[in-house]
Amino acid sequence: MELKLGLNVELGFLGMYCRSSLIVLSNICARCFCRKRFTLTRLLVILLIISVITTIFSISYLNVHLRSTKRRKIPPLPLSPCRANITDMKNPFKKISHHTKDVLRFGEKVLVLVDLQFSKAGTKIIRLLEAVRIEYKVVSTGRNLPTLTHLDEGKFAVIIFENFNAYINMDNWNRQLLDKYCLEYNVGIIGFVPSTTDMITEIVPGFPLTMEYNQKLQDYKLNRFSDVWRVTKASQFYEGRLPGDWTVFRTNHSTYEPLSYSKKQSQKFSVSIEDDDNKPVSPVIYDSGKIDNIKRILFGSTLRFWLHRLLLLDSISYLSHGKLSVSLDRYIQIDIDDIFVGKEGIRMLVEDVEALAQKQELFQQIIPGFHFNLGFSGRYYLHGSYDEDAGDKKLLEYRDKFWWFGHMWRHEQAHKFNEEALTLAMQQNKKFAQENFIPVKQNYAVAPHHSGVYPVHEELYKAWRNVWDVKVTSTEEYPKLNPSLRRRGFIYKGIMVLPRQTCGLYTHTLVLDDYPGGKKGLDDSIKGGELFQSILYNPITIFMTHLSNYGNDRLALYTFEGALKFLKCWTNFNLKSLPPLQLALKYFEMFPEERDPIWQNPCNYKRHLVIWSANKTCEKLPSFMVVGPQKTGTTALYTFLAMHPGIVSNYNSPDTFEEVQFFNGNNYYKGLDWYLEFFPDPSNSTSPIIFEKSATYFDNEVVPQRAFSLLPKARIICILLNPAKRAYSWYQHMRSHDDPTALSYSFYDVISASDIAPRKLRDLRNRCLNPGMYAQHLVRWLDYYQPSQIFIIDGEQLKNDPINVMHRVQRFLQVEKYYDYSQHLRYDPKKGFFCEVLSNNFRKRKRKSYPPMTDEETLFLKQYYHKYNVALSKLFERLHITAPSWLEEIYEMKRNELTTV
Ligand SMILES: Nc1ncnc2c1ncn2[C@@H]1O[C@H](COP(=O)(O)OS(=O)(=O)O)[C@@H](OP(=O)(O)O)[C@H]1O
Repeated sequence: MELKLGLNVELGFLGMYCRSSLIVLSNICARCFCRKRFTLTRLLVILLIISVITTIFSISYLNVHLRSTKRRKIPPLPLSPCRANITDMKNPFKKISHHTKDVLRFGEKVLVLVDLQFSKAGTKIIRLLEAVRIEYKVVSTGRNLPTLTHLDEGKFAVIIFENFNAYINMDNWNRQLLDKYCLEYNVGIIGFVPSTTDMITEIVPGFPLTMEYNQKLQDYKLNRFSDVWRVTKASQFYEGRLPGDWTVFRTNHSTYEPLSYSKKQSQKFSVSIEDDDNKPVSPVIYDSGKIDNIKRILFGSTLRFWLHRLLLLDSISYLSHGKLSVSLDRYIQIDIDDIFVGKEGIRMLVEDVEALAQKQELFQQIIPGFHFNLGFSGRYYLHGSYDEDAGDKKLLEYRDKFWWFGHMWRHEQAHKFNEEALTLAMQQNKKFAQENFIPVKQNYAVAPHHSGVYPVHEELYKAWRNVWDVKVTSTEEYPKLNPSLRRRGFIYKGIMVLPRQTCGLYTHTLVLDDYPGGKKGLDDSIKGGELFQSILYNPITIFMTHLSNYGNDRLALYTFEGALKFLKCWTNFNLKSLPPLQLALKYFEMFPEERDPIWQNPCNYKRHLVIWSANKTCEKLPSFMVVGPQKTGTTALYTFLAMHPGIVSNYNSPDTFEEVQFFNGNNYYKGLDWYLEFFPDPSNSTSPIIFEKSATYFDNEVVPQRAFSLLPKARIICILLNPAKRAYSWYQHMRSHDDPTALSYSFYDVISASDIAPRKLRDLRNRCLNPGMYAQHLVRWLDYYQPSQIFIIDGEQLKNDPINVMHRVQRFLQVEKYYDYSQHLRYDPKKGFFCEVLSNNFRKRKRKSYPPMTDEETLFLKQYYHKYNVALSKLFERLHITAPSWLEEIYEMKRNELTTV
């Protein structure tokens, strides 16, 4: 909704310029006439000045005038993109499902094999998979294949080769492994054959297939008899040159079926599959597996040709037996933001409003139930020229034809105001709506200038709920503006935030010539380009437009009419519409995994920083965290760190004491502002090193990802104590906190509880034992953080030699001023711990006394944790980390094994 007021700025500037020129001119004239000798030369100078000023004025005026009258009398006529005879379908009633019983045998991932990790062609494939939310694993072809199975299930539903030659040239071992996997699980292969070779033709080794490289093609038609098509409507015909160089396939073997036909640019005939004499070439071919029982689809070019994106989606669906099929439903919402916000000269006239209503009727034939969704700020109603005000009135006359939603009273950025000011502004806008009988019933709102939704401005959410009972909004900013295809939704405090897309039109795109690349640029976006892909990849798309796109050249009407017709021509999508609230419910029903927000650091992204409240600061965010696990001495470490004059800890929580526990559990839904409250303002503190400690973070599945999103540069400290000791200490902790289950069962009962034991007992067992599976939790942290960001403390050493530990911690944290802990920590024989000398703030906890573990319990846990400890020792070896002393026994065993061998 960024308002580009170029025209008005120009007019203002011109006015100022003329005024000051006239003042200068009148001064000169006054001086000349006052003088006694009024010479011819002076007269000439004056005339010259006048003519220069007049010329500048005329040029500028004409420029401005031309700009405002560039509008066409008849706005551009809609595209007519369909070339096919719709009756030309093989079977219009064909069921478009690829489902077979084989779907049950493999998972939902795609394995993508690339030549180089960030190759252009591979990146395009990966972006497409991400856009349609298909999980994938990328592996370089030079390496060994990843594990393909897990227990009895195949891991991958489809295998994609960025370069099919890598498959052909694979070493025997890997090739046999892959083919065996494909055979066993009935999984297909997709291969792209780039024209990057000097060769002209090549017979594919082991296949009755010839490839012709470096072909220039034109015109493209699909084999409408193929079963591969699902989203693609195969009756279409693409006319024109195809981009780039192509590989085409020749074969006489019946295992192959061409999926598309084209012709070389040198060939004269029109593309027709019936035409045997003038055989067209095949740029995409399907191998039905008659030779080796493996199905393959080969593409003779990259995804540069837009239609291949559609074909790739269908190929993935077909070869995965329908496991990875995108939905055929496409919901579309078109918002017109700021319906009254626009300077004189660019607003809507009566005929524009009529055209809007007429097109809405046309769109309703394509998308049943469709309504334009109009956003208003009442302050700007009737703020145009006489004719434009008539347009505003017409909008209100047609009020019941459209859906309406509120912005604010003025076109202001929400993050600059507090709840009270926002509430007042919304109430004023609501009053305007009531006085003008605007039917606002959609529980939907949009924040002007993209501000306040993400990064979250609490006050906006509160005011929305209070004034309008808003339940749905949309934004382009989550998680980031770009890449647009990765925009996602989330729910915050009961408000569902949906991703929003731009259609390429902004407030300043008034006429066709303003569009980057002019008419061709816009048509390309509609016909397979960015706009088309937005709808292709997103089952639910909310588009942002502005009033200026409906006045002037009515570019939005041109754009959407073209896009909808193009979709109808080329796809089998069912275009649908729902009111915003139902649409949002549908969205989170489709993508429940998006419900939880992911908070990022607004300071790491310029766009977010400028729409974050000025009184908030990310300087407060911690630069390191002690993440646990529980019962390993985290409180002691927290206390020792807080003693350091250069380190500042989080404030205490009334519920969880020295722990914030933000990234796990429900506190995360309280938002970033809530978290920031736990840290001192850096301006009031002498040290910039802030940290927090929450022992519950270490083994929680969602924490590493959440922590990394907000604190990607943070350092992470973990304390690892012998997991058996830790489990026992935790059990005793639960007993001392009167946990009824812990009080009812012995430690042995808990740790040896079977899977058919009572639910409460099983839960307690899991909570007791799971944190001690250190390797698997650490690996999750390492998925996000670099090994150099993670510091492991040996829990035994922390207990016995904290001075040395604190020395190493300081080095790891690179604290500026070294603090000599030997002067401040003393061993307290009564407590059995090192404590702060003259400590006031170390919680006066006595060492809890409880009996030692029984031999039975010790043996059980030794065996239980053995494989996890082996995994941990391997992980440490791989990361070159010195293992904690209690892991020595594993190394000892290994050494013994080696000596025995
Ligand atoms: N100074 C010092 N140095 C090293 N270790 C110490 C120290 N003080 C306490 N402890 C041990 O810490 C155990 C409590 O661990 P946590 O503080 O991580 O517990 S909690 O998760 O925060 O509840 C606690 O375990 P239990 O004695 O089994 O309760 C202590 O053994």
